[in-house]
Amino acid sequence: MTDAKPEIYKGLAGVPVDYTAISKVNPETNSLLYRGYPVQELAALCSYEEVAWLLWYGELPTREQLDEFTALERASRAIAPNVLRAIDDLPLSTHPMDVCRTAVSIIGANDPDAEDNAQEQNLRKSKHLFAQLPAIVAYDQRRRHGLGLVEPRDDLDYSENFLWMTFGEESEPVVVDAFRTSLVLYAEHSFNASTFTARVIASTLSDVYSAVTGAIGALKGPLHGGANEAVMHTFDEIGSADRAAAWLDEALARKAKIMGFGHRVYKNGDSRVPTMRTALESMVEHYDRPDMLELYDALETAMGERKNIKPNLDYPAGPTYHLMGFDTETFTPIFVAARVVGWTAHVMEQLASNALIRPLSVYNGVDQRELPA
Ligand SMILES: CC(=O)SCCNC(=O)CCNC(=O)[C@H](O)C(C)(C)COP(=O)(O)OP(=O)(O)OC[C@H]1O[C@@H](n2cnc3c(N)ncnc32)[C@H](O)[C@@H]1OP(=O)(O)O
Ligand SMILES: O=C([O-])CC(=O)C(=O)O
Repeated sequence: MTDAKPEIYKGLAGVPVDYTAISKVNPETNSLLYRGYPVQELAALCSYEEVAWLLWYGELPTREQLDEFTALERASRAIAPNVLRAIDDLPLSTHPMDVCRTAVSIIGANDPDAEDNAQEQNLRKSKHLFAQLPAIVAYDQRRRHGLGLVEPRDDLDYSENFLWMTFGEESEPVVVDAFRTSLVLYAEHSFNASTFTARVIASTLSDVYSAVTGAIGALKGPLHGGANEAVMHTFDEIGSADRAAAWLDEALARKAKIMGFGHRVYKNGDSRVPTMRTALESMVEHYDRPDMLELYDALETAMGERKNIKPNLDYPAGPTYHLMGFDTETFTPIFVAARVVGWTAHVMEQLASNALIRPLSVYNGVDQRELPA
């Protein structure tokens, strides 16, 4: 008798595990659709608030719906005192992703209806987390510089207010636009590792806050969202464009993964990179930092020549956030604030047609044996 070995798909690579109507990642056409709309067009024409509504509800908001939603978002930005106290109690050395994770946990603990998984409740929770995360991310960056909380301003939209609460001054429209573009591009990307984590948690009929908390943990890793920070560390290490090729040769020789390059789904380039690169170019021009783009191009070219591996979204996003004045450790928390939309949309989609996510494993340990006498 032959033992037929089941095929194992390490990392679930290439395995479709469910349907989704939220976004379509198409590596063949190098495109990304949110609810059918090309992400590049949404980035060019829509506010981040409109894109969030689209991802949650499946359609762009009417004027009236958008007005109501933006008014609610502006009224929900203040962080609860116990969330603020908890952040203050964390050591300054705490990784900002751990600060986000902790804050989301407490926001959940404050919600008396946290366990109610009715769609209306989950939409309410999604909007609440959406409105709260900028204050958490901004305040954590400030406290690391010994600065206090900046109160939100309800005359500013989501992106303007995020920058206001981080830097305590109004940002130029060109900066706001580059930032908003990054949020739209980061908002959703089908069954990536953090979204899948959120769906696994939701599939047990746990709650939205638990799903988001778990997703933050998954996003933190450098093979996923943590790569945008790692890109900046790479740039710091290389220093200038003329050193990029030699740095890369040395890194590849020791089999290092080059952060910000490669992707599980896209093998011929990430659909979002050209739009984000344009945003980076606008920041390079605004802050007069051509050296940043020279280094960006030098490393991309060297990686293309040596490995034919293309940049992913984290590659242009990292230096863009750096030029805006964000600390490197704040980059992945910004990704959290953007991706919370995708995560929550997926939690609701999972719950709407739920099946517990529980794959099989193939045991390859020792055979059954007896305990020593
Ligand atoms: C927003 C996001 O989350 S996008 C992803 C952000 N993550 C990163 O930028 C981290 C760096 N990139 C990587 O580690 C990988 O490209 C991943 C994890 C994103 C995708 O990996 P996978 O689909 O599992 O591909 P895998 O790691 O098997 O790579 C295939 C081959 O390309 C190589 N490769 C892929 N990416 C890289 C990279 N960034 N640097 C060096 N080599 C790479 C691998 O070493 C492997 O080579 P081998 O066949 O000789 O062993
Ligand atoms: O899709 C992925 O695997 C990773 C990614 O690009 C994202 O989450 O935006």
